[in-house]
Formats: sequence, C-alpha cells, structure tokens
Amino acid sequence: MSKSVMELDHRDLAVGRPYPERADREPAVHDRLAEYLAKGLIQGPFRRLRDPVRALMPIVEYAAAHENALRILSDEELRLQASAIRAKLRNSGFAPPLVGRCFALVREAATRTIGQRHYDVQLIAGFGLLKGRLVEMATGEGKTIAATLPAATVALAGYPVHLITVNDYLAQRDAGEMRALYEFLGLSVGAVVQGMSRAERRRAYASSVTYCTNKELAFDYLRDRVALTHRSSSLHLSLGRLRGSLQRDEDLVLRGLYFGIVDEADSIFIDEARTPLILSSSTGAGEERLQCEQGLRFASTLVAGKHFQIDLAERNLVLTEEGRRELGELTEGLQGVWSSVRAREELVTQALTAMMLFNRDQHYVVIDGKVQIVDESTGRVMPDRSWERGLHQLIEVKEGCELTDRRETLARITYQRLFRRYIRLSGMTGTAHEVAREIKSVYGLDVVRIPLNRPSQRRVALPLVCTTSAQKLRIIADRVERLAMAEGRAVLIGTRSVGASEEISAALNARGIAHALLNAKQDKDEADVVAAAGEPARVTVATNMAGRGTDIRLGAGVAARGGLHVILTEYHDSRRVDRQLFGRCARQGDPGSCEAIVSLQDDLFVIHAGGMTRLLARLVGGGVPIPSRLYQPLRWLAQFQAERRHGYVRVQNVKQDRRLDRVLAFSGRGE
Ligand SMILES: Nc1ncnc2c1ncn2[C@@H]1O[C@H](COP(=O)(O)OP(=O)(O)OP(=O)(O)O)[C@@H](O)[C@H]1O
Repeated sequence: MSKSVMELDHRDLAVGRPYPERADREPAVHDRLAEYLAKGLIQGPFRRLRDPVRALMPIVEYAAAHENALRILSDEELRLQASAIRAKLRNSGFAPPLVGRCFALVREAATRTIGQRHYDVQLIAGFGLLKGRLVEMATGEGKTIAATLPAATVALAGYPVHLITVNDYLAQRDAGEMRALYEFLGLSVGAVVQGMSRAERRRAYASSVTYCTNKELAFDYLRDRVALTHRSSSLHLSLGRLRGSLQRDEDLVLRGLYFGIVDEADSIFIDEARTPLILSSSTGAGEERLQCEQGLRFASTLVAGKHFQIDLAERNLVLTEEGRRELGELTEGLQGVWSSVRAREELVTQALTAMMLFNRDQHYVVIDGKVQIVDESTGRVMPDRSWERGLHQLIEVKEGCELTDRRETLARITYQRLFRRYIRLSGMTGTAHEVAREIKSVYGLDVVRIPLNRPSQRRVALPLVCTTSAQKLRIIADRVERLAMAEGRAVLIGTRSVGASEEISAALNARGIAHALLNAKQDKDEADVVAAAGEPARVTVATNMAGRGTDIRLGAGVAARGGLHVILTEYHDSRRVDRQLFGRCARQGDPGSCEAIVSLQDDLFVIHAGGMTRLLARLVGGGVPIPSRLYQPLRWLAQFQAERRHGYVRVQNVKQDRRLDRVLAFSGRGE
C-alpha cells in the first residue's frame, strides 16, 4: 500500500529520480478497504481522544529550549548555526527535537530581519505544515510568516520548496516581505509571476524557496510534461544527464515536485478545481471571423424556450428539436461548416452561449480591444487564458474585437491530479473545515485547526436584505456616509463582479463620496490601494481582488474609532468566500466589524433559490429592510444549491481525469 503523505519522512523527499514527483495512482480496491477498516475499527473508538493540535504542541517546547542561547549570538554566529543545521537535517531528517531547533533559529532570524517573532501558535501551524497537514488558521493570524518555518527547514535540508498562492500580487508580496529572513539563513528566494520568460522562471524555480501562483505552476508543469514526453523516457533523461549530453536547462523549468505549501488552500483545492488547466498552441484564425459572424446572426434569430433551453444555474444551454429544425432551414444550401449537422449545431450553441451566458464586466472585460477572462473566484483578469471550442472567438466577434487564433490542446491536467503529485504536500487557509472531507479524500490531507493567538474582536452585524438592487445601493451609500464620513472609520466594500463594483462606485460618486476602486480593469495600483485602505475615512470598493490574503493595516487613530468596517454586497456561492471577505477586518486582535447588505435581486438568490426568493419578495413588498436572521434559510438554500452544483462538476472532473488516465496509459502517453 502506498504511504500516505503524513507517513513520509525526509528520506522520501530524497528520491533520486531526475524529475521527482509522486506516482499518481489510484489505490487498489483492497488497499482502500484495508485503510477503511483500519480507520473504522482501530482508530474509530479513539478518534475523539486524539487531538491533532495537541500532537503538534511539543514543538513549542523544543523551540523554546534553544531560544535564550540563540538570542545572545551575533548575526555571524547565527548564520553559522544555520549552515551547521543543514547537514543535520539532511542526515537525520525532520525529527521533532531537531525541527524545534531549526524553528528557533528561523524565529530568531525573523526577529532580527523582518522585526516579527513567530508566535507559539505559528510554530504549531508550521510544524503541522511540515508534517503534511492542512492547517486552518483564522484570517489574519499570520500564515505568511508561519509558512517560513517549514519552508526554511525543508530548504535548509536541501530540497526545493514551492509556496503556492492564488495571485501574482500575493506571490510577489510574500516573497518580497520574507526575502530578508531567507537570505539571512543562506537561502535564496524566487517569485514566478505572469509574463516572465522561461529563463526567468527557471531561475526562480532554482531558488531554495519559490513563491508562485497555482496557475503559473500548473502551466510550467504542463510545459515540462510536454518536454518530457518528447523524450523517449525518464530513463533517457537519467542517461542523458549522466552523459552530460542532455541540456536539461533548455527544456525543463521546474526541478520536480518536492514540497508544496498551498496558501488559500480551499480556494485552490476546491474552488479552482472545477476547471482543468489546458495548455494549447495557436492554429491560425483563417475563415473564422465570417463563421462566427454567421453563427451569431443565426443564433440571434432563435427564440429562448422555443428553439433552445437555458439553465442558468448549471450555466448550460441546449437546442430543442424545433431549434435544430429551424437551424437546418436557416442554413440550407450553405457550404462548409454549415453543411454538417453536428458542426453547425455546435457552432450555434456556442454562439448562443456567448450571447446569453457570458456577460461583459462579469465573466470578462474588454481591455485594449481584447477580450480578457475574469477569474470569478479571484476577480482578476487572466490575459493568457482563452475559452475553448470557438467560444472565445465568438465573444470577440460579439464585442467587435480583433480575432485571436484558435487554440489546439497540447496537454491538460486538473489541480486534483497536479497537487497529488507533490512528494510532500501541505496547505493553509482561514476557511477549511466545511470542505475537510473532500480535501482528505482527494488530496489525502487532514485538517488541523490552530487556536487564535489573541481573541478576536470582530463584530458581525445581522444581515440586511433589500428588496431591490436600487434600494441596496442607497443603503450602502448611507452606511458609508455615516461610518467613513461622519465617524472617520475605514470602509471596504466587496463586490462579486466588475460591473457591480462600478455600480457602487457610481452611487458613491453621486453622493460626492471619494473612494478608491479596485477591480480587474483598475488593478495597476493594487499595492497602493491596499496600503491606503485602512486609513481614516478611506473608502475602498473592490471585487474579490481584495478578498483573500489582502492584509489591510489600520492607519493612525482608526482602531480607536472601531477599526475597518467591511460591507459584503452580494453573498458568494460559498460561505467560505464570504468569511474570507469578512476576514479583512479585525485581524491580529484589532477591533473591526462587518455586515452583509444584499438584495433579493442578487444572482445567487434568483438563480439558485428562485422560488423562495419570489415568495419572500411578495411577502416583504417594497418596505424598508430591517436587519434580521429571517433570511438565513434563503441564504443557506441558495449557497447549498450552488455548492452542490460545483461539487458535481468537481466529481465529473476527477472522473474524466481517471478515464483520460486509463486511455493515455493504454496509448503510452504521459498526459
Ligand atoms: N508574529 C508576528 N509578529 C508581528 N506581526 C505579525 C506576526 N504574524 C503576523 N503578523 C502580522 O499580521 C498581519 C496578518 O498576517 P497575514 O497577512 O500573513 O495573515 P493571514 O493569516 O495570511 O491572513 P489571510 O487569512 O487574510 O490571508 C500582517 O500584517 C502581519 O505582519
């Protein structure tokens, strides 16, 4: 039976293969049965007695034992300690007493370089990460610094470490803020972000610790897979390297998948795991523009409900029998793609999808005459990505843009499969327990909840549910006027789409309320906008770009006035994402408050709980909303339905992956 991630010790990291990664095989049925029985019969009765946090606590004592001795050393002597511990880690592995000593060293180095001393709870979290757990640390509890403990320990032992996060801003910020610490210990740091050349990427991945995003990592890995498949086998790779004939540096960018620490792990493991990553190459636009224009023209003559059915919740669209007949008549006598029944139905279905299911400033933005996809979970544009099967070109024609070339798939992978290939994987997030079961079954990671460093002072107000969007905008503007203008607090308003952020911005402008806007279209000054968001009377309107990971520091006097106030203007498909937005306030024991001001016209309610929403709208009429728990069942139902649908897509993704795996194994190809 293959070892689980938790059972590995440092020797497992020292695999001698040229491109180390874990073989990604489904466990055999008898192995799964044995594991199930062992858990149920042996561990089951004692489960309640086992406290996963308690098992990690001894690390605090081990580290404390070295603290005084390290504190009196000069910088030079401390650096010598760091180089002395390298060989020990390499030879004796990650035994808790040695890890404790290493953590004490990193803690002392952090105090001297970045002016922050790891809290005890951060040592516990760091040890959990080193052991391959998914640690749940509440928002703002300092995951960035906690991750430096296992990252530096594994890097000192000589193995490459990847710190994977959700966007370029965070990858760059974290690498920049932690650089002095790593360099003090004799380690190098790299960051991989969009737009970097292969040589720059290779240099960054050659560093001891590399900060990167899930997307950059996945595409770099896919490119390596393609390069590797072009060689006859990994045997060839080893022989080539032995002979020195293989120019490894020319075609591979990564050094394999050793130790991966995934930040915002629920977002990457769950929310982003609905779409497989596809590496494609250009095949030339050719006749496409004309076809797309014809497709959109035919599509616009078809009638919803009669010629096609739309399912907004599933984001799905199908032609009816009548629609097919109508299309046959419309295209009668036409040549090329229109003469094939299958091809024309596919093209017109995609044209309808482009028209009905993809909205500008929600699913994409048009910047410099180009259609750019907006990632719904992070609120950011993804300039290198395009939709498949002609959809991207149809949207370009719909928006009157230049047509980009059609793409052909070269390789594909799901996040589920990619991350299982790390020899040791761990993760951290503020919001994991809702999805702990899925994370355990798909990635093999146990969730450990880390206690707070200081009690939270966050005040969560009851939600306010307005009847209409217009009423919602009015109430939000009132609230901002009172909290920011009159009381001088900092206010962050979170929206779900670029369009919604612009609507709120317009409503604030109409009242003369100065504010900063941060969305996929205005992301140039992101670091400056975030840096100023905690200043007195500052108002910031942002999409999810300012959701996860963003650390808003309070300006002078703001804490005394109540801290940052966060307004959520639309519930997300998942409660976890709502909690992430609320987590921007009241960090590290600061004061802060948050509330939801939403409307019965929000997409989440209309699409996923339409019946209940209409009923409530009738009952309430157009009255002034009062904060209430009354709407909780509506929120619960809508988010439950949305999550259930996303869960279904993820399961299908994993199944398709397994099917592809079997087919590719049969045909002898890698990916
Ligand atoms: N040990 C420490 N000493 C001093 N300041 C700290 C310490 N740990 C964290 N902080 C500060 O706390 C703030 C929050 O840290 P960080 O952004 O890493 O939290 P987080 O857990 O990643 O939050 P989120 O869940 O929102 O991503 C930062 O300003 C950071 O500098």
